[in-house]
Amino acid sequence: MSARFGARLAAAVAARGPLCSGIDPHPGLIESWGLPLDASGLERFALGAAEALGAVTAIVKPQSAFFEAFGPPGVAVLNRVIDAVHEAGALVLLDVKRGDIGSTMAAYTAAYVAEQAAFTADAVTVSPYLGFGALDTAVTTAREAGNGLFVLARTSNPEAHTLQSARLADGRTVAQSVVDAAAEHNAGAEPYGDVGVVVGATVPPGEVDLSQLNGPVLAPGFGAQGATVADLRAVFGPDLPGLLPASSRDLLRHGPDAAALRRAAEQVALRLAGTPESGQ
Ligand SMILES: O=c1ccn([C@@H]2O[C@H](COP(=O)(O)O)[C@@H](O)[C@H]2O)c(=O)[nH]1
Repeated sequence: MSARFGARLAAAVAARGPLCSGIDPHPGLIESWGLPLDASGLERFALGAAEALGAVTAIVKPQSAFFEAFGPPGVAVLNRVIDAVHEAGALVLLDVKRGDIGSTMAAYTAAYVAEQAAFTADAVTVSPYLGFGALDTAVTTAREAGNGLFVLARTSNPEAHTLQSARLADGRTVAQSVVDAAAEHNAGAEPYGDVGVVVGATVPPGEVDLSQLNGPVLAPGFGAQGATVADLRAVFGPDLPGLLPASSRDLLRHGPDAAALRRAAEQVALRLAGTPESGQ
């Protein structure tokens, strides 16, 4: 078994800062990099992003949907991207948002987070909306293999509010119940556990209490979806351990030049660190 995901993530963030850089090969971005809209263009785009962003950020998040859109050749590219990010020195969070009944989750577990998983990411996103308990096999197996999970709690999209902010009989929101279930799996882990949650940087401040999570928090919505560094502070406080602000399009638009991509990520990292000259 490798070292626990939570420990590996904490070490990577200590070395490179908390930014999670996304690889979302939108067709418009591939074309804006002057590349053809086929599997070869996808590969040059995604490997270019993997090598540049993987060299400067702690964790890189490829969005599986944009690779799947190219069919089996696209999925083959995704596998090469995962390897390229690792070679560049970063962890990989594969954004696949899997979630199903327990017996089917066992197959997703074998595919994504087990010891000999077909995909060699360090962590994946999963959906708890078939019941958090349906994820139990994935949680246990990921931990045993040194991998992690990020469970959707309160997502960044405006449509999420009705479902995820609905109140349960005990008064908690649905999203809060997801965070609390994740927290149970992280109890006692140091520096934090292996079960992260996804909470958008766009959500209203105060809606989700993360103080007992003891796990990483992926915060998409930062950048292209409108959330700023000030929003991150308002939603998550100034020093939430394990916070990973995530940005994809807002970084990728700086390509294809590798130095420009790296510089864009480094400038975001400075803004996140609150460096005065960064003009946040
Ligand atoms: O709540 C969520 C969960 C996941 N995402 C994903 O993150 C990126 C965001 O991309 P940007 O270009 O930075 O907007 C994308 O892959 C989403 O599928 C999210 O946005 N919100």
